[in-house]
Amino acid sequence: MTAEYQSRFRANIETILDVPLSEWDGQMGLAVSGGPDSLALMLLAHDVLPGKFIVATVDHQLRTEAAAEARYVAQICAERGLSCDILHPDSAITGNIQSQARAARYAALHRWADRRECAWIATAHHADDQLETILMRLARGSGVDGLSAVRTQNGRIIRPLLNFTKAELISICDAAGVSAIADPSNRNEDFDRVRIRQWLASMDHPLNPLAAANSAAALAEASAALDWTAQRLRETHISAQDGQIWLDPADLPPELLRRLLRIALQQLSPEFEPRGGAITRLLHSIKRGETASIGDILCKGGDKWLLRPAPPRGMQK
Ligand SMILES: Nc1ncnc2c1ncn2[C@@H]1O[C@H](COP(=O)(O)OP(=O)(O)OP(=O)(O)O)[C@@H](O)[C@H]1O
Repeated sequence: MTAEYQSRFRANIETILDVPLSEWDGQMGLAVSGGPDSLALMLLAHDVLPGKFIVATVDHQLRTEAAAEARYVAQICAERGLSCDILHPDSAITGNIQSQARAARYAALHRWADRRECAWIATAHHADDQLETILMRLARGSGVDGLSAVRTQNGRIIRPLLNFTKAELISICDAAGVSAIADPSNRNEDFDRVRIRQWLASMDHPLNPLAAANSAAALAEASAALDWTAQRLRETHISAQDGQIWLDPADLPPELLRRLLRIALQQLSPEFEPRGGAITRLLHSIKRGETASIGDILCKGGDKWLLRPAPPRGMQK
């Protein structure tokens, strides 16, 4: 392990926690799958955060080898005197396996962090993940938020390896003599990410993942700045009366209007998480002065836009 890796990791953690590590007396939970990325995360933490972290690995119970893989992670930890808990989803995973497994994994990790009093859960997303994510999102027409890719922090989840490349993380495992588990889904070409990864690997002049990670970080800052501005515009452009909301669209740049519309929708329906495409369609309709519905909300265009709960079906005029 090089001193540069250790100091980069330390700086990342201190930036995220916003406190020098010497003054931090919390406990961090590490999510370790047994792949090279998260084993490197564990090795970095072993050097930089001694006594300040614990490890969990999730056995999704989807493959027969998964139980042995979880035990392997626990064994690598035990060899270094580290505690590792093996977690399971609280119910069987069905349907869209990848997204259900992800949801079950994060739920299990959050329950574990509560139980074991971890303020933070660190995952091993890295710069190559950022490059792949940006390319996938470009191909889907994402805007500023989507192109920000994976965020350094999302609630309790933190990602302190976004400025490390996959090659660097593999070199950390190699230097420690730790072999990683190969995830078979990484070869499944049904997944966009796998096809993009293969295409990137086939390039004669590879793209620089660290440059992509910098772009993602810049876009994440731009996205936060737009949210900040939209929250301030809320006071002057959104008003509520009798369970209805009025939004004044006058002179607002389209990106701020889009964010204010989302804020207004969530003011009426706090759990509502409309997708970007649905908001775009709604904006087109209301800008033309039409009435359109989204979720359980009816929106009417005009000089000021009116948003209110949609009447029950059968009663709509
Ligand atoms: N089975 C697991 N047990 C513990 N941690 C895991 C497990 N699988 C993934 N992780 C954590 O999540 C990180 C990202 O893993 P991966 O890229 O496979 O996730 P994903 O399915 O793309 O979902 P997401 O990016 O939303 O987390 C890993 O580096 C690791 O920290």
